[in-house]
Amino acid sequence: MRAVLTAQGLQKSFGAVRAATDISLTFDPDTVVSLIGANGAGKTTFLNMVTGYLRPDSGQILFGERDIVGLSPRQITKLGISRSFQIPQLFNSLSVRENLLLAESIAATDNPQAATDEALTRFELAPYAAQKAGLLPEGIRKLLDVSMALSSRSKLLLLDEPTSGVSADEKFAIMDVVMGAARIAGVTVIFVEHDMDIVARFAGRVVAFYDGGIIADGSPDTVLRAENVRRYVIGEEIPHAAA
Ligand SMILES: Nc1ncnc2c1ncn2[C@@H]1O[C@H](COP(=O)(O)OP(=O)(O)OP(=O)(O)O)[C@@H](O)[C@H]1O
Repeated sequence: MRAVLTAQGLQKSFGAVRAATDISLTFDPDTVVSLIGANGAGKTTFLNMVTGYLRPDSGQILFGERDIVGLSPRQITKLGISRSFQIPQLFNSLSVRENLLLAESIAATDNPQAATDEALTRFELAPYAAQKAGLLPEGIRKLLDVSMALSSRSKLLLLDEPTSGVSADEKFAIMDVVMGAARIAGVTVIFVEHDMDIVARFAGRVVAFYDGGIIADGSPDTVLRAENVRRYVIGEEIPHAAA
């Protein structure tokens, strides 16, 4: 199976801060991978390097077989990597339908009207179609943001904290819709998440970051139980073993 994305030996420093220290990761097609880690661990830096917002100091990023280091965010989106941000990037004065139409038009979809109708249905946004994006509840704004990211018919979808700012009782419903749509679209999903219940429920694989490096990588069951993850990511008080 050919990897969708391969990062090899990525390094990135900001002055004395080492935000990525030799990150090597491979992502297979049709997988859902969660990136976890405390604040400042390097998760967003990784997403920023993959999407062209940051250039690694060294290392290689292959999308399929193409090296994408040095390409602009726009070029990378065109190749098939799309992204949603922690704070949804919406046109607040436009309606939900108009936001989607714009995204479909920018993505040069053959029939933007039909694609918009399909997205409204798939993301359960039809009841909000005429509402201005700026007036929507946060959970619906997140759904609209992801639906716009998917308009570019991407192969890889990166989500930065898709449930942040969403109320606890809405989180699972939002993720159900997002993951259902991602499955139908056949995209690989990498999502950054701080809520471990969401990680355990939706990720097939979990990568734990700490201090710019990776401290665990595997099934949610294994990673979320690992002692260093419980200590450094989840923040549990674990007594050190006696020497
Ligand atoms: N543009 C920047 N300039 C300077 N330092 C930066 C920059 N971007 C990130 N950093 C630093 O790099 C380190 C990693 O940050 P990063 O945002 O990748 O962490 P994170 O795991 O995404 O954290 P969070 O969960 O808070 O979003 C932090 O120490 C951060 O302060």
